[in-house]
Amino acid sequence: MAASCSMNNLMFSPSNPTLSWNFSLPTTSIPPFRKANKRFAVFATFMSTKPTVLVTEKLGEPGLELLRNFANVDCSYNLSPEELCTKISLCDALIVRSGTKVSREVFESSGGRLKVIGRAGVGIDNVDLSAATEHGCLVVNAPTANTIAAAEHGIALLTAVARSIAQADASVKAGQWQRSKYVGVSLVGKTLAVMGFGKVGSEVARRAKGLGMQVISHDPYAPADRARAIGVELVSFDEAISTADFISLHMPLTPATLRMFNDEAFSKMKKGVRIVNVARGGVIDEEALIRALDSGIVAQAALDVFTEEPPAKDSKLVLHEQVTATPHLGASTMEAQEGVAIEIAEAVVGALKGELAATAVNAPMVPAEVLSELAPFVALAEKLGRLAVQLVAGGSGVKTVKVTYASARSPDDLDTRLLQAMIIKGIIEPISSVFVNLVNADFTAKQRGLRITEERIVLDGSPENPLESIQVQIANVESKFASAISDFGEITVEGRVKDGKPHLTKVGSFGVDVSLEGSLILCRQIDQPGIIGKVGSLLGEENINVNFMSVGRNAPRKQAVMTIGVDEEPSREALKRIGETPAIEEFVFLKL
Ligand SMILES: NC(=O)c1ccc[n+]([C@@H]2O[C@H](COP(=O)([O-])OP(=O)(O)OC[C@H]3O[C@@H](n4cnc5c(N)ncnc54)[C@H](O)[C@@H]3O)[C@@H](O)[C@H]2O)c1
Ligand SMILES: O=C(O)[C@H](O)COP(=O)(O)O
Repeated sequence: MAASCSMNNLMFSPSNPTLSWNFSLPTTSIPPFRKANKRFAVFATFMSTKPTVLVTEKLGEPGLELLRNFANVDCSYNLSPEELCTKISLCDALIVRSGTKVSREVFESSGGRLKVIGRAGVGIDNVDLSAATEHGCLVVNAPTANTIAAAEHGIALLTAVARSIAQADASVKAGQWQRSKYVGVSLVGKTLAVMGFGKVGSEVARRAKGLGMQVISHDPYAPADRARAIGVELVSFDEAISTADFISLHMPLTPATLRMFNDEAFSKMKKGVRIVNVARGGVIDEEALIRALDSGIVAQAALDVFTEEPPAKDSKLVLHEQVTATPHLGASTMEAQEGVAIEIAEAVVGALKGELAATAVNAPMVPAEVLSELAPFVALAEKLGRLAVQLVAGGSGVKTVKVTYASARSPDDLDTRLLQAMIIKGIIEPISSVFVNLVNADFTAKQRGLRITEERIVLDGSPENPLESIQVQIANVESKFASAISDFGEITVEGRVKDGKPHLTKVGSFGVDVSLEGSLILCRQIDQPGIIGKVGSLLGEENINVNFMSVGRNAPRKQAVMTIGVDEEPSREALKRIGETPAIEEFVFLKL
């Protein structure tokens, strides 16, 4: 329950409702003097002494200057993990880039003093977020200042692979003059598939259009009008990879994108395609890429990022003749590093002063009383958001979300900001590299063109419970599970809290009842005897534990929706067998 952990760590100060950060440390790690005063306001510590900020990787001078005006700054680069753990107990904040592993040991070694981690860039895969949260440490990043630099590096690599720049350079330096070996290909008129149409992807697309390329993009969650505005067509994954002469990767690394460029994907590509990756190494199955390069499917690849950084010295991929490699340089321009340094220094100083950080990645804030009452609904809200977005069919941009709260409380007596933030988190996180919390939810939703409207249904009865139900609807999209579309045309999921646990109680217009734990399989079937048993035994044969099962139907022997909670992720084969079960008309597997 990462969400509830993080919420416990940073809260509103009831005595200071102007949204200052109050660091409340988890009981397990609170030194004795703090246990007496659990609501420990961070700025109080610094009334008389300057905080210390440790910077472990090169940070632009303007950022360092900002930091020095407020804190003692210790720039110690290339620390070993042991040295970092030793130093950290003397520091209130730590600023890193992607090269410093901020592991659980770092937080444990800090003795509770470390309050803020600043990531001078976007990706925080090098920071152990759960450990940060458990230790009451706020993590902030700088998500926008290096977008252009990454896009420009993508374009640099695109032109490099078109003209074999790296290979030709190496050959000249080796004393050769091989003009006929390095005849390149032109970019003008060629098709570029931009995979992931977010901040970096859209800037790459804009620039490639300027080079005369035809640009298509695959991004299941990007609004088509934003793409259309710069002359880019959004297409399916298969269409993008099978029609492109060049493919440039710009999606985040998520469970869904992990190794999505694998043998199967490479086999669908045009022979001689050229691939650029300035996103994250993990989106490519690197062994499969070597096979595709060896077979000539991929003529060349330019890689700025790798599954392991730095890659092994004898890495077959890096040493491959048709691979151009750069050492994670996407964000490394003078301008981007200056921007990132200022952005992160401001965020860290602000957080140390107790101000709200718009780029906080692990810290929702709510009064403790409200939090404890809303906790199970918070989990429900996030899970409903996650379910709803996973029901969206690829190609439909998610733009309009309606949330309906049914409660016996008057609207003034129910603060839904946290719930709405958790719904936004549930919707955005599975499809993006952005981390959403109460602080940055509105900002993130607006940035992505996501419009959230809220409605209240005021029920009769006792207002003892804050809420009866939450309904999340996504409008103007198609669903990969048609039964999730309600009679009014929106993807609809509704849930309640039962015995303190979140339950899904409605999908489309079908009433269901399933505890939201593990993962879910939704099936639409013709209601008839034996189907539940068939699917149940099929899952049993695959050694998949069913934790809950419910069937919702509008009338006997007509269509019904079966909801199955499973502890393990079914294999492709198991899912295929479910789909082939007679009377099952459609099904979908959803991760919670
Ligand atoms: N090499 C570098 O130095 C460098 C610099 C900056 C960013 N990055 C990386 O670049 C990537 C993009 O960064 P950004 O700032 O543009 O992020 P972003 O969140 O703005 O954009 C990511 C986009 O990917 C889309 N997406 C999600 N799942 C997808 C899928 N399965 N298929 C296709 N698209 C999908 C999202 O809808 C979103 O539009 C991230 O991985 C980031 O870490 C690398
Ligand atoms: O996530 C990022 O911002 C980029 O990958 C850049 O990483 P860097 O700050 O280590 O250059």
